[in-house]
Amino acid sequence: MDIDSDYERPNVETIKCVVVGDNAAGKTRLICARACNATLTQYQLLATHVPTVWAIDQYRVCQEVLERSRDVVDEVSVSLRLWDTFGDHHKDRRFAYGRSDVVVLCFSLANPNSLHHVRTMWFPEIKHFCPRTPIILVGCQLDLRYADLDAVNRARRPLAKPIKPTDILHPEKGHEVAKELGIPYYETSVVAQFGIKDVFDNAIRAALISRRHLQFWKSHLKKVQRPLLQAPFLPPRPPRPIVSRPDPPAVDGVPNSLFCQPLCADVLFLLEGGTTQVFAHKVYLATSCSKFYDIFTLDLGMMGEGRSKFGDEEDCFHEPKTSQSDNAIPARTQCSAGVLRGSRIVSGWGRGFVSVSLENVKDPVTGRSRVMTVVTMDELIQKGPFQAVLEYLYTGSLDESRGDLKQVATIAELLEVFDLRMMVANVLNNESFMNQEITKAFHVRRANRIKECLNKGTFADVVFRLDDGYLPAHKPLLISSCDWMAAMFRGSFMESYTNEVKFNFFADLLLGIPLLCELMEFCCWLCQVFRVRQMLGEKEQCLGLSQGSAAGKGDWSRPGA
Ligand SMILES: Nc1nc2c(ncn2[C@@H]2O[C@H](COP(=O)(O)OP(=O)(O)OP(=O)(O)O)[C@@H](O)[C@H]2O)c(=O)[nH]1
Repeated sequence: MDIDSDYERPNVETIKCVVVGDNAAGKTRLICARACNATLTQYQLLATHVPTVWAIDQYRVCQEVLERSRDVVDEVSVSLRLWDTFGDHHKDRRFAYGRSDVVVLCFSLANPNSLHHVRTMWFPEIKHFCPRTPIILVGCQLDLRYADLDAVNRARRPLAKPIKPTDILHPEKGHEVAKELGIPYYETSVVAQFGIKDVFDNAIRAALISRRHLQFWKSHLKKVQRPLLQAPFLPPRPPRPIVSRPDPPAVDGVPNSLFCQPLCADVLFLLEGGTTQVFAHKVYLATSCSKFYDIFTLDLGMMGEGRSKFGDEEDCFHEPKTSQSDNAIPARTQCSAGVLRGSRIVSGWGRGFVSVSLENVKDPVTGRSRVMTVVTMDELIQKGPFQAVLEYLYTGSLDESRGDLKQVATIAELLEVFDLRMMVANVLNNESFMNQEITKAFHVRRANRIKECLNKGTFADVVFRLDDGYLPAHKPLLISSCDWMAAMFRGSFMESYTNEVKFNFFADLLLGIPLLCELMEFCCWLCQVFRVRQMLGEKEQCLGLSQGSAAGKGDWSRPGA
């Protein structure tokens, strides 16, 4: 078939579309993608740029090209003739512009200069040679916006100027220029095969509308629409991020490991006159020691209100810095920033405690400053035995080889942790075999109290935002019972320092609050069971407990089951 035959077919609108733009903007590749359905990979494309002009003669010599030039847009049969041009600014393109129906003005989305030239050079040139021809602005090489530019630069020809991230143009830039010039704007990628049809279909529309104005008698043009908006590009899925997940905590090491590495700690103990700091987790301490429970549930936000049930005469509030009274908190050297809320003197609670306050404290793991409960202990309490007591409150076990067991017993007595005092007595009386029972009872009691905390949200330090509401939870418990939670809260993820976590994927899985509650309770329960099993080394006995045979001491069935 001859190129001229389309010109003779009735009701076939032949459209001359001239493609202009800077060198290497992507004109030829765009034309080839439309005219020859040429598809190349990014690396083939990058490696092969030679300044070219696609020859209009192709319509004459190549049947496929001629076939592909035919199209139907808005019920109008068209034959699209694409004219490639040189990008050199100084070259004469008047021949190409002559009798054009539409001009496609290209720039590269990876070259801000090429967009600048649209305004300063190409638009004026088009207006000069064909003032009434509609123009379509096209940002080419869209895939580079989402590409790994280092890899792209390595694949480009050795002398090609590397593309910098700052070279990449955002869609707004193209839209701004198009708006200013009053022309439609599209983006294309030959690699992603995106936008090619949009550009040429809408170029055809623009040409047909302009023709309809001049040839108003052509009734078959009446359904032609104005150029349409382009659907947004769906960027390719980025490569999977390399996430290094910290080693999962071993079940037998938790919460010991939490105790040693105070991740997500929310309470700071100041010992030995404020010179020694020990970080800990309220939920562990409060669920195994009622003194701590009472201290941590004190309302420190209610300045000057309420009185403690212990030792009224000593129970008072004072503001930071202003307190010069006898009840003043001992000077602190290591604790950062000041007291946030009222500090409360709690020495009436027993010899162990001095005061409790809410303060901004530097997190020992993340180094970020955040609000923690700060408990100042009597300066006679030594770090070593105090830590042994805390370790018992976390794990229910005692290092029986310690040399300072008597001090441990004294602190246990001050804190009213009578089980621990009994454990020490057993060790000293060479009856440590009895301690297994104590540990067992400890876990039973603690499991129930943890369940209660979960239900009430007491000491919660994170909130899960789900589709059907909010669910308070405890990072230390989650970290110690679920590798996945541990990775989220102990790693470098944002969640490790925020107080709210949005669970999109749970929502996707249609998991709402009830199911997440179940999941968390189950995690915590599992953790307790494993610990007892591991400690006693008596698998069968543990299974027996889970069927309620623990002499009615505690609820070993799965919470909420
Ligand atoms: N990644 C990517 N590269 C493209 C795309 N289109 C063109 N290129 C590359 O950009 C360079 C220029 O493409 P051409 O189509 O030859 O550019 P041109 O505007 O015709 O250039 P001149 O012929 O010099 O005027 C080549 O290396 C192409 O491989 C695209 O969509 N994506």
